[in-house]
Amino acid sequence: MSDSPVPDSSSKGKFAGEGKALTTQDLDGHNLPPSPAPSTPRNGRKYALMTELVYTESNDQYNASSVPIYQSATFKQSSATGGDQEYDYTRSGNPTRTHLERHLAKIMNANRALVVSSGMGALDVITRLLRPGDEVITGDDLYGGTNRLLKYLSTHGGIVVHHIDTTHPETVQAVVNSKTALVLLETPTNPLIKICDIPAIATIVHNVNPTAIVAVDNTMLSPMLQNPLDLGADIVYESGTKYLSGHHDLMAGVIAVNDNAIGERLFFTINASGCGLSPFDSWLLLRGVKTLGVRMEKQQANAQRIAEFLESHGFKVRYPGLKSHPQYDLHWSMARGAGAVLSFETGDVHVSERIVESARLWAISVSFGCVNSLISMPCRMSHASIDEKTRRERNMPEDIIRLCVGIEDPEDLVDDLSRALVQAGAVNITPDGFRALGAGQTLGEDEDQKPASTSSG
Ligand SMILES: Cc1ncc(COP(=O)(O)O)c(C=O)c1O
Ligand SMILES: N[C@@H](CCSC[C@H](N)C(=O)O)C(=O)O
Repeated sequence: MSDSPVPDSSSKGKFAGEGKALTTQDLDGHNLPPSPAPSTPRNGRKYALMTELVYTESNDQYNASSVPIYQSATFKQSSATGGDQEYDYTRSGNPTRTHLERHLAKIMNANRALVVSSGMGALDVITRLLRPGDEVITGDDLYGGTNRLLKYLSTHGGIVVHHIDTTHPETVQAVVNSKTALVLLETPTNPLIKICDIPAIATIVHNVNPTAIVAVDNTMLSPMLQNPLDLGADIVYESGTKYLSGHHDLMAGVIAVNDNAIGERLFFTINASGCGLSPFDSWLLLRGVKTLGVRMEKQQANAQRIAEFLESHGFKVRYPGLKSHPQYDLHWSMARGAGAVLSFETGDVHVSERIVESARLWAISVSFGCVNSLISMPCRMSHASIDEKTRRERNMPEDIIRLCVGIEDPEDLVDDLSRALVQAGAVNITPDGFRALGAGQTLGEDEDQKPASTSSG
């Protein structure tokens, strides 16, 4: 079994179980998406990832099966100098949080993981590595909150931010220089589901500037499906609010690194600023992570079903589980699954609004990665903080609908979506069923194939 991220044909038909073959169909009999490249257990792992998710070693005095919540702000010390005890104050460290961090480091193939109060908190901690005059290179399709924080840093923090089309490594090559301190990638991007070549970009960046940090936001896939540190990234971070926790009952952010010096600098900021995850939320996240594998398996199979359903009815669907995705091969060279977020267009913003508002089972909500399915219009919701002019410059379709697929029965999801499409007037009814209005356009035919222009700010 190779350690290479590139899947070989023998890995097809397996889920992200590091070499453990699973069936090619889910429990509902639907075909699972193409499969993961197994990798050798490492970084302290004894077992396959599915097993490691649930397997935690605890040194609890009562051998509690569930790691206890140490709901204490401070800890009694044995002497005035504190002695050699591990904990003095929860902002600096807490046993429940430490347990979660060690568990996540194992799962993320990292030497160290740190947990903070939200995904944006994680990015904030990472950007505190920057100094005025530093340059950041990032994508032109990014989560709205990420764009907002970077805009703030460029306006008030003396940081130069280049938004470029990071789906083309040569555009990174053209911009990277000795002032580049951070290259920030999402792959797949939220919400246009574009793919960035992490190994190619990391090589380009480190060749030009070995001190530049390549950070990957892995929120859209989770460590179950992609390990950016194994692909050349220096930092991986995620919103734990999404797949890792899986139930929309907490906010959290995770940062993982292999370089201990970077880890220490990140920990300094977390302790100094006080954004470490609370003991209770650490416990909740630990609980959520245990079911990440089974949730992801089901969510992914459902997402594939929905993506195929929409595409077969003529909609332009963005999902890396579909062969029509223009970067399908690149995605599968890095990832072990397609995730459960997809987007599609209708060609008419009012039709899209009507679809979203006609759905019943699909809740109108931001966020994703949860057990229940969500529907949203990114330009009006998750990405509304990006102004309309910038959205236009970055080719973000106003009518785009994002679907975040949960673990429900897939036929209920299809039925509800079909009803919403018909009710919204998004389809032509034909003797054979229905077809999207304005059908016929495929992803490969549009602007996604061309590098977009560079913009700063
Ligand atoms: C891709 C991505 N990264 C980061 C975040 C920020 O995470 P949080 O909401 O936990 O702050 C989000 C969503 O909020 C996201 O979609
Ligand atoms: N009002 C919030 C919107 C959060 S969007 C959450 C998530 N990342 C998503 O993509 O749905 C804000 O302005 O940050």
